Amino acid sequence: MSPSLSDRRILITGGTGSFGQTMVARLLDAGAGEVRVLSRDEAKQEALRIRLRDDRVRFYLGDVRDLDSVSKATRGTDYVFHAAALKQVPSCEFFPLEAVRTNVLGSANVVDACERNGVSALVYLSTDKAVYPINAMGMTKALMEKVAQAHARNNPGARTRVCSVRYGNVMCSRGSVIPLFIEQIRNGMPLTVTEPTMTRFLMSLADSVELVEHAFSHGQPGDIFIRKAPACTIGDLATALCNLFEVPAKFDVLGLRHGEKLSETLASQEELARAEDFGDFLRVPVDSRDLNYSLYFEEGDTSRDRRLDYTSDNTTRLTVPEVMSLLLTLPEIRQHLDHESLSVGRS
Ligand SMILES: O=c1ccn([C@@H]2O[C@H](COP(=O)(O)OP(=O)(O)O[C@H]3O[C@H](CO)[C@@H](O)[C@H](O)[C@H]3O)[C@@H](O)[C@H]2O)c(=O)[nH]1
Repeated sequence: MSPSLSDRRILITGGTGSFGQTMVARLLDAGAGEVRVLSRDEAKQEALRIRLRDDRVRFYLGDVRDLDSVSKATRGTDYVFHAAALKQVPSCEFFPLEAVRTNVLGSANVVDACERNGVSALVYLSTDKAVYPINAMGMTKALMEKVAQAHARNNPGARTRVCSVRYGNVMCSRGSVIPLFIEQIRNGMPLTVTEPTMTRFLMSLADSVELVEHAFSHGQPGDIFIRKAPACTIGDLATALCNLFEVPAKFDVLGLRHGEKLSETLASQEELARAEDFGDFLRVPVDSRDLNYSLYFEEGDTSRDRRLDYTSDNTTRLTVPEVMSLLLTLPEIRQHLDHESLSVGRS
């Protein structure tokens, strides 16, 4: 990962989450001088402290909603990765203002604290749900991306270079559907499938970290980096897991949850028209025209592009055997399967 990390101080907000923990380990391996974790839950911090046992890791209790706590954690750092967020679609539907406080105002606090403290690079973690958002989680993440872009556009001499990354569902992340389905399989229950034809992008935790590293190394102020990914239907995902665990595929079809879409969009056609293609990644630069309306009138955007949005319906669609192969590449799935075969061996 460049720029160089040796002897650098890096802060990860939400550092005890699935992404955060992976990133902490990567940064330590890459020779970071100090890795700070800012999060709200002292028990999760203690568990991570015990697991890592590395005195380069420092823990800050606090909340991104509180500028003072972000400011203290940010002081003296070189780089910040902002992963703290309210991420569950259904709960944000019931408490949208909580999502505004954490995902929008909290993210604004993070960029303010970085700018005040002279942090040189900041990466915001966003989601496909921020494109054409229909739920509070996606809407607040879309606004978070706008906060990053506005910071870049309004502050040409900014001390902090801020960019965002956007990706789809991370397989096996905490609280997501794959661990839930595995739990149901273990308990001999039918899988609670919301809608079998619904599609989602599939990404590994390692892919998400790689995208963040790419943004960190190559991002210009206000850029959004998007990870391309294959997708599958939730029915095929559930079938693939049942096949791997060698149980019959039995589903309880529940119907869509609050705020859910049948498919997700990673990049809109307007963004694709401006995007630069890096193979596995897309870079969408900020629209840097200024707020001078007379100029807009004379210099509006006349480019036309009729390409389609990039969605979980029109990306590469994985079949059940392909989903099984992909799942088998994940350490979490292999651990579960090893554990399963050990228990069968014992019984
Ligand atoms: O009991 C369940 C729960 C979920 N699903 C479906 O499984 C898919 C994935 O659900 P889940 O793992 O809960 O993820 P999402 O609601 O898609 O949201 C996740 O993926 C986003 C990226 O799209 C992240 O931004 C969010 O933080 C993360 O929670 C969806 O189609 C759900 O309808 C089921 O079929 N049965």
